[in-house]
Amino acid sequence: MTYLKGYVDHIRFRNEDNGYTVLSLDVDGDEETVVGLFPFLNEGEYISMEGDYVDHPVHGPQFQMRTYEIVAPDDIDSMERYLGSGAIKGIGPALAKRITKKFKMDTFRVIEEEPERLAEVKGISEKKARAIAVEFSEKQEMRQAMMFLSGYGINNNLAVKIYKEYGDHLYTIIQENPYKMTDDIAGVGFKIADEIAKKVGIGSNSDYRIISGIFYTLMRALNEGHVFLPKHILCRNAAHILGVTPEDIEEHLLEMMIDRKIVIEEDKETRVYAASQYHMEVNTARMLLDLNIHYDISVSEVETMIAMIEENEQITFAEKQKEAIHAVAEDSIVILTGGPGTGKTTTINGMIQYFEHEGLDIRLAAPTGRAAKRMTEATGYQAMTIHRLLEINGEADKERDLRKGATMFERNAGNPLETDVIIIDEMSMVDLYLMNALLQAMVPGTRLVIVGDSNQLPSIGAGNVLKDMIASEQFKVVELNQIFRQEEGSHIVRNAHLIHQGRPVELDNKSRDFFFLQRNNIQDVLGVLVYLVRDKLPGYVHAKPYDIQVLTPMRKGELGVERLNQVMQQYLNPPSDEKKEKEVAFGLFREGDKVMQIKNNYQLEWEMRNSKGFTVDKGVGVFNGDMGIITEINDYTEKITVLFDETKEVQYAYANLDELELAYAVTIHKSQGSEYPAVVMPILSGPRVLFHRNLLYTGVTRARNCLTIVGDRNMLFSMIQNVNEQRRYTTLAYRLNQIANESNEDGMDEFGL
Ligand SMILES: Nc1ncnc2c1ncn2[C@@H]1O[C@H](COP(=O)(O)OP(=O)(O)OP(=O)(O)O)[C@@H](O)[C@H]1O
Repeated sequence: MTYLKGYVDHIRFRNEDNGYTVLSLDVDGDEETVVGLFPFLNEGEYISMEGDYVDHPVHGPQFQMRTYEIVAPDDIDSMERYLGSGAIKGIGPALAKRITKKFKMDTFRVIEEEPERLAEVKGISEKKARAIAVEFSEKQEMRQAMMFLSGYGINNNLAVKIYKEYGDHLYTIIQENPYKMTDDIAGVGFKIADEIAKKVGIGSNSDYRIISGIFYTLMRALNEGHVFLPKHILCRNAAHILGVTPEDIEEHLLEMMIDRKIVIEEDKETRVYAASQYHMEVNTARMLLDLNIHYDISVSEVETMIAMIEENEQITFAEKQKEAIHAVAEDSIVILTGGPGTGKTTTINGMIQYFEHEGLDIRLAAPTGRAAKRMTEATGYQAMTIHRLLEINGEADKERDLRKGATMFERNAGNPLETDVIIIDEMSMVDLYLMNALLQAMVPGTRLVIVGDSNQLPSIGAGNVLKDMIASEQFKVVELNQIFRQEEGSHIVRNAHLIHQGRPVELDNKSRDFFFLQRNNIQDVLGVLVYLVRDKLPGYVHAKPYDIQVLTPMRKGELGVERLNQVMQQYLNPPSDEKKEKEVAFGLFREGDKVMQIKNNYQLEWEMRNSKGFTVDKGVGVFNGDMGIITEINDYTEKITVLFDETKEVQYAYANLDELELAYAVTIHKSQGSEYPAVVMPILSGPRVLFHRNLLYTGVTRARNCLTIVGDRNMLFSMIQNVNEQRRYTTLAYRLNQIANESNEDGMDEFGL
């Protein structure tokens, strides 16, 4: 054990999560490298340590700290050094010299006790003197607060946020109601607050705990897609999470309603909403109804236009396709829906020509980058993601946003989109949150064309916007039902429609694009999957193995995403001396791996470079379901670089790797809105709640050129018969009708009826 004392000259590296730091220490003019956990240390501080000298194989000799203490500088030089180090805003080396020259050994006492005297020094006004004193004492307070918070296992990053939010009050908040942090601080959820509460000794029946737990239960439901929960389910789930009785939960609901944290609505069932969700739904419904305007236009003129478009395109539109073009001429909100190959894109092209002819300005968007790219290719018109259309600014944090209603888009009610028409494709993937944001950026008079397949699974995020809008019967809906692609010989399309109708698919393998391979056990299924993806299909569909997607209903189990990814990684991207690896909780990432972002990150930065490596575009936002390839793992910078869509480069700090997952296999749910040249689906066995018709339909329709199902025929047929999809708790359709009826009644009132 050795003792060492000196000034922190330079902090070379710090892991902000655990405080691990590498620093240069000035020991009487000699530089020493010191490593250890120093979460709260600043440059310019004077420390005294116990530790050992070790010889690091790469970095050479260094001092490994065991314990340390920040000691108040006790000589004039040290004080000058600390003040001039940049630790105190507004004081540089020259000023530090003047201050210490004036007050000598008394310097720190003067700053703390008689700060006004600082103004005696040349260059310090009275105002600046006060600012220096505040900064000086804040530094001390902050360090003290961090020490206190670390006692509850709170890391440095979070501690800074807590300190900045609460200042001195943090001690009372932590000790009396740590759950308050879940409202105020992004990154503190119920789980973290509950851990702290347990350490503080707050009982499991505390009111704060129960209220926070109820809110947490609603937020969990939100993550599963529900906008509200029926009261009895909320009470049951929250009671389970909190380890109390459903009666304990029910008792607190009224109070939460009075505090406007939740909204309770009595209807056939009693519904409980987080207040933010309730208002979002109401606003969405209102804005939709306000936008929905009917125009009286000449039908024959539109007919003439359609004939002209048909002539231009050398196409004869089906009746429904014509109806859709009439619809967009007459109504400012139109929903165009239909299964695969029913001519939706062709109809969009017809609509675009109509709008262009009318001299209207058109914007195209889709919920994912992939869908936007496909839309661009199919229409020849530049399409973008809805996030980009709304000019995401990357400043706000989503969680906090949802609660506080701030906006994270440059385009909003105060700065709406300036266009005449917005066409959104793949609408089934748009959740309530995004729809609400889009509508806020639209002014009445703007037309909205919504295109999608309402039989796809609902959005990953909460809500069921497309289906609810259709169910409300408040908008013009055109459903395309003639299948064109089938006539071109696609069995994928034909079978998708059979699945949708609940009829058995043809499994005779006489098709060129739809195959079924009966395999009866997991090992055989796995063997075939690897063979298909690695060896057989790339040649068949003229694609790389990475373009062939394994889709599975489940996350867990031998044929779930997690296990399949490990197996596929082993075969498609095996270990190699040239490829760096990074261990993570589930296993490891390797350079060359196919990965997926698994949550929306509105702040993550991306860059696009040209072939010479120059940045040509950059922005923020990487979203749930985006797929890419790991191009670099760098242990020195502790970052992984991922290339998304072959163009966008994103860097992930090691601390954020939980946002990434291997993506050789993904759940069918996550594959929504994407299309792949070839899809392979293991369907062998699994829980009935997952193996339902819509899931199969969504999986099958993801395949563009080739689909292979491997597994059990009986399971496949029972999946087609199983329509018991889990209910999504949303009330947008109800809300639309409710608001529409209210305004009709208001209208009648005006006429005295
Ligand atoms: N009226 C029509 N007459 C002849 N062929 C048509 C017609 N409408 C569409 N098609 C053809 O049918 C095929 C599928 O059409 P389209 O791509 O527009 O459908 P979609 O609904 O967008 O399909 P998906 O969602 O699967 O991409 C295309 O090859 C298209 O050229």
